[in-house]
Amino acid sequence: MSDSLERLYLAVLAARDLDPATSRTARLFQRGPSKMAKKLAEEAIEVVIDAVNGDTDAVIRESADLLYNLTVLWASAGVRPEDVWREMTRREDMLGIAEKLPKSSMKLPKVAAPRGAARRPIVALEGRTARKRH
Ligand SMILES: N=c1c2ncn([C@@H]3O[C@H](COP(=O)(O)OP(=O)(O)OP(=O)(O)O)[C@@H](O)[C@H]3O)c2ncn1[C@@H]1O[C@H](COP(=O)(O)O)[C@@H](O)[C@H]1O
Repeated sequence: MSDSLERLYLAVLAARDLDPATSRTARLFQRGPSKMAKKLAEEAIEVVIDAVNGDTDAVIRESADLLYNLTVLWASAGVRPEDVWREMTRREDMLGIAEKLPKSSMKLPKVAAPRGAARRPIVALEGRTARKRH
């Protein structure tokens, strides 16, 4: 998937300076980050609505629109796909798929390890600030 996103990101960069009358991407750049953010939010809501309605095909279509609008916003914000992949790898290396602590308490829920499986040590995240520490 990252290859597709990287190709799309390069296409978005290439379209940025095209004629806004014929290029949606150029039009989004002309209208600026707030319009990009609005479109991204709209697409996210469309994905949510289609998922709740169980419309799998629509979720696929709207997810592609969401990822397009996300790459446009990345380009506008000076974020490259590899910046995001690096952060995802950092989190995976640090804690596997980092779990957020339940807000209610720092106690971790008692989860019975699968029979015979060696328990993976669960490292408590203090909360959102833990992610920010570089
Ligand atoms: N990957 C995409 C892509 N995905 C979705 N979209 C457009 O984004 C819109 C998202 O759906 P919306 O319902 O929000 O759009 P809409 O209903 O037309 O309403 P408005 O956005 O006009 O308000 C659709 O109209 C899609 O055509 C895309 N437009 C362009 N690209 C790629 O971006 C590159 C540059 O293309 P241009 O922007 O056409 O130069 C090319 O590689 C394109 O393939």
